[in-house]
Amino acid sequence: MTGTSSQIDVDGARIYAIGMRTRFRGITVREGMLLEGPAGWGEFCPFTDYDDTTSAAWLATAIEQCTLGWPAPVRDRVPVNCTVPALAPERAREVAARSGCGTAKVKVADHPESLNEDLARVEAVRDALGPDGAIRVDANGAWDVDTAAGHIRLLDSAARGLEYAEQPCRSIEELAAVRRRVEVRIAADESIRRAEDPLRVAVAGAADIAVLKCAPLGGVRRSLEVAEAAGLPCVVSSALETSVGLAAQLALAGALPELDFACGLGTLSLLDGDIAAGADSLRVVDGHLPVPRTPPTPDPGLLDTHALTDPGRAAWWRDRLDRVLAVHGDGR
Ligand SMILES: O=C(O)CCC(=O)c1ccccc1C(=O)O
Ligand SMILES: [Mg+2]
Repeated sequence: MTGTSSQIDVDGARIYAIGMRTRFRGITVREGMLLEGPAGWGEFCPFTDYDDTTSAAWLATAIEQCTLGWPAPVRDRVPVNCTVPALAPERAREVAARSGCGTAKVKVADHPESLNEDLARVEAVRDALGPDGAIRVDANGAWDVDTAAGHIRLLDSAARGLEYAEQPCRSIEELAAVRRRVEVRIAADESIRRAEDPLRVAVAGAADIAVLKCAPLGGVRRSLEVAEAAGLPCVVSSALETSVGLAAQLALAGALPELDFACGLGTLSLLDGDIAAGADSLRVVDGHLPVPRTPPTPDPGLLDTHALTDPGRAAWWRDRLDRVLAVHGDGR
């Protein structure tokens, strides 16, 4: 059951462009579309370099949200990590200290010579969180096996204990090899993008933890199936959505039968604005985010404030939506 695209208001879709406070994943402006259906609004925001087939899963997530809504949650709030981009130590310390979160995810391996900066960054974050905080690092697949084994050990000492290392290398085989060589737990993120992937990860012994993002997996229901297939503790992590799309990720985090780790969903603070207002805006309070029961409604004023105005970019997004709807194809 995925809902059908014939129920969404394609002509009424709104396009936004919101600046990033710090460059993240090479992105300085986040763009996406908001779609309305009978159950509310959904967000379609695949990164601009993604092809139409990859983007179809993101569309399925938006369609699920605005036509069906989500399965009932088993918890009403979710602990989240603060996300520390590849910043200088002083700024990293500030981000962690101000977040109110007991867990921080620190981006590392931003460039090939980053080791000393990475070590200084995790030290600064430990300083901010104190001894009871949890620190995880994310290398986004940047290292080979030897580099990963060496750097993870050094980062583990500098952090005075890492909770886990996320996607140290690109392939599942490399993750498995690193996992055999270090004591630190390994989390798979980019290795889990399609429904077939989690089983491969588990079978290969490649990870201790599965990072799930409902947008690339095709929705909350689909992600819950993936979690079951993985048979690993799961962490839900954002794709830098506004509160409309974050709500789906929180619905997933809220519905997972077990949740042993903080989720990477405190990312609204990386954006220079939101599309939802008031209680609908998913800002972190006391290190937690609420699990919404229904999709947030965009604020009309904020839709105008953040409207993507460049006619060429707007046409590109409308065209993209048409193409991806055709790929998604459910009898529309
Ligand atoms: O998990 C988090 O703390 C924030 C989300 C995040 O890091 C992320 C956001 C967009 C694209 C990729 C990633 C990633 O986990 O690598
Ligand atoms: Mg990651």
